[in-house]
Amino acid sequence: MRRAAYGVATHAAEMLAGHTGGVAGRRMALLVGAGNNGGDALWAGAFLRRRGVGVTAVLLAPERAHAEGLAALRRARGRVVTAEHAQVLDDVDLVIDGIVGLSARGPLRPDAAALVDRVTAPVLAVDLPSGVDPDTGAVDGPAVHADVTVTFGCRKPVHVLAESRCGTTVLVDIGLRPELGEPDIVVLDRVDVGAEWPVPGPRDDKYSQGVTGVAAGSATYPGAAVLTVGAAVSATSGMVRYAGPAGDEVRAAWPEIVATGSVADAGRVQAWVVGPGLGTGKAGRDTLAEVLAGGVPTCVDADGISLLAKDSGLWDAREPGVPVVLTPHDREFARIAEPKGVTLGADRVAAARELAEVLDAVVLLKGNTTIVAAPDGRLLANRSRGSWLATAGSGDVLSGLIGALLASGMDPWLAAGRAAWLHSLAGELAADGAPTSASAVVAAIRDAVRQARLGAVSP
Ligand SMILES: NC(=O)C1=CN([C@@H]2O[C@H](COP(=O)(O)OP(=O)(O)OC[C@H]3O[C@@H](n4cnc5c(N)ncnc54)[C@H](OP(=O)(O)O)[C@@H]3O)[C@@H](O)[C@H]2O)[C@@H](O)CC1
Ligand SMILES: [K+]
Repeated sequence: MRRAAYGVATHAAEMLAGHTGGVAGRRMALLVGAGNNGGDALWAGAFLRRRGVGVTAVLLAPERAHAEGLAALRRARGRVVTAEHAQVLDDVDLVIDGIVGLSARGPLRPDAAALVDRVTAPVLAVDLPSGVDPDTGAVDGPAVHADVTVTFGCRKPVHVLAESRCGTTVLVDIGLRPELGEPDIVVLDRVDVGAEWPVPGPRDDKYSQGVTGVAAGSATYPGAAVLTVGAAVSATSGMVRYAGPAGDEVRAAWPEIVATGSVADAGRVQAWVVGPGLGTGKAGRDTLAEVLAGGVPTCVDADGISLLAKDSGLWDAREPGVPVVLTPHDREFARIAEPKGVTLGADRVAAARELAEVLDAVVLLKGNTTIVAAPDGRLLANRSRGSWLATAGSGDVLSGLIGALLASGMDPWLAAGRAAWLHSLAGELAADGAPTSASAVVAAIRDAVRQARLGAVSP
């Protein structure tokens, strides 16, 4: 614990120096709960006293505060008060949140919430911002908003799923590694994506790498088809077929594709993307039914999701065991989940996992942190790199990427996760610090693949 607390103290001193220009003589408050998280804060306070910081501990449960930590702070001549003396928070340069850590459940209780409400100084959270669920990042009531979160050994789900609550997460090594076990939620990194991105080998041709079919777009929305196809064309070297009414527009933008008017005429594909700009009328419904009956892995996006929500009989067209990836944003999620009794509340991870299980489909729930849940319970989270991708047509690009990876034969859960990761990098490259567009994101896909594959060995 002292090692953990020393890490907290070091980063607290950095924060003080960063925004007040010094450490000695500055004032700081510790919010101390009943567990070891409070112990970390008390020990950190003791270390900071030795650097000349004025430290006041505010105890939420005075009789249960961590005894050794409290003794250490008292020895270092720190002040100790109860929660009735919340006014000390008005005049400090930094607050350390040691209310609760990994054993916390639910939002802050009223006494803790009242203290937190009074805080105006920058906040360093020990292990996690109190009130945020450690496993899911859910915030279901009062919770701390941290500027910096100092955690130990490894990042936990909360640090990925509630990034905006944690602020900058800093990792302190306290030599715990083997005890930490396997994470519940996978976070992909560059190598996970780059090393597995499908690239052609010496014996490959345009068919052997997987043909992606795109059934998207309509007379009203030809652009969705152009973007989805463009992403699939740019993602891998496999061939792309287009089926739908926007053939002229798609061919004009992407001469390498083969376009037909209908799914029935499209020829063989190894995966379908269906839905972007499809419309929710009869023509769209028929297209979706035909695709689902095709017996190949399918990514259903946008209008495809709305159609499935409206008419759950459409699922009957699907061959059992054939993978489906759904890519809803919140409103689409609600549309398709509510009839199944699944609600999207504060716990997005649980909702995605439940829907994936109920529908026997991979569910990619879009958001600042995108969650990908597999029907067998596997979970993956992908943090966004800024919000540049919140632009029209961005989802069409993502579904094209997923389609191309599905066609290559990749596990559908990983295909969705890797596509989301690459989409996010392409968005960042396209934006380069200024607003961007979905077309520019398509144009950045190759650069994103290149960056992801840096150092990867070609087959
Ligand atoms: N493990 C290790 O090796 C290491 C662990 N370390 C540290 O220990 C931390 C884990 O400590 P922990 O297990 O003692 O529990 P912790 O999270 O401090 O709080 C539990 C207390 O909070 C209370 N409480 C619960 N919910 C609440 C709510 N919503 N609102 C308000 N209060 C609530 C609950 O009280 P009760 O229900 O009993 O009233 C209970 O007593 C970990 O995060 C890290 O900081 C480091 O030192 C490194 C080594
Ligand atoms: K905390």
